[in-house]
Amino acid sequence: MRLRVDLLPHGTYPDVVVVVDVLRATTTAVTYLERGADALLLTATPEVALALRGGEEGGPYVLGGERGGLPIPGFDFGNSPAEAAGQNFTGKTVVMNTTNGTGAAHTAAQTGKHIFLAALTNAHAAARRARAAATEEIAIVCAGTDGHVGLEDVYAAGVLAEYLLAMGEFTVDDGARIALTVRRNGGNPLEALSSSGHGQHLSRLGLGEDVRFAAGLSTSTLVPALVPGEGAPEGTLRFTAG
Ligand SMILES: O=C(O)[C@H](CS(=O)(=O)O)OP(=O)(O)O
Ligand SMILES: [Mg+2]
Repeated sequence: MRLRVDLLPHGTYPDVVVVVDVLRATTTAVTYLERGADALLLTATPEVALALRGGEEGGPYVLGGERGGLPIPGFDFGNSPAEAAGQNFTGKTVVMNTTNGTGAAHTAAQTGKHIFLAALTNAHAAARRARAAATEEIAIVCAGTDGHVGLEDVYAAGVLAEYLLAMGEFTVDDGARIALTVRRNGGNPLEALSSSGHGQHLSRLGLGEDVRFAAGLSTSTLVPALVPGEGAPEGTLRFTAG
C-alpha cells in the first residue's frame, strides 16, 4: 500500500483521496455534519450554490462559504466552524463554496475512486475510513491557500500519516516524509495552526476562534464521504457522513 501526500492538489489519483483544508473548509464541513446536516453539496462556483437555492427561502438548502475569508453575499453563513458549531442543521443540506477546499475536492473527484474530507477534528476517523477503503494508494491532498502550500494542511497531513502508519505497512513518498517532519517538529496543533500564515490572517480578521476550534484533535468521528453516481445536482459533489 502506498501513502502519498500532495502538498497542493495536482495530478491524478488512482484510489483513495483524503482532502485536507484545516483552515477552514474541511473543519467546517465536519462540523455541519456534527450539527445534524443530512448532506453537503460542494459546488464548483458560488453561482452554482446561489442558483441551486434560487428564490426559495426556508427550503432544504443552506448556503455556506467565503471569499477572502469573509461570507459571500447572498449566503447564509461564512466558512466558520465555530459559527457552525452553534447552529442546528437537522434536515438541511449545506451547500458549500470556498476559495481552496471545495476546489480541491473537485480536483480529487475527477479521478479518485473514494473521496473523503479530513481535518484535525476528524483525523483518526478519517485515517480509519481511508485505510478500510484503499486497495493500492491513499493520497492525502492538501488544499493550500491560493496555490501556495499551507502549513496547517501539511501538519494535518502528518497527523493523518502518523495514524495510518500505526495501522499498517506503507511505502511513503517524499510528500509524506515532509508532512511527518512538519508534524513532529510543529508543536501541538494549536501552536502549528497559530503559527501558519493563514492562521495569522484569520486571527487578524477576528476569526481566531476558528483557529482554536480547528486545532481540536480527533474530536469527531464523522467523515464526509463522496457519494458516487449521478445523483448530485450539476456542478456539485454530494458528501454524507455515511
Ligand atoms: O475560509 C478560509 O479560511 C479560506 C479562505 S481564504 O484563504 O482566506 O481566502 O478558505 P478555504 O477554502 O477554507 O481554505
Ligand atoms: Mg484553507
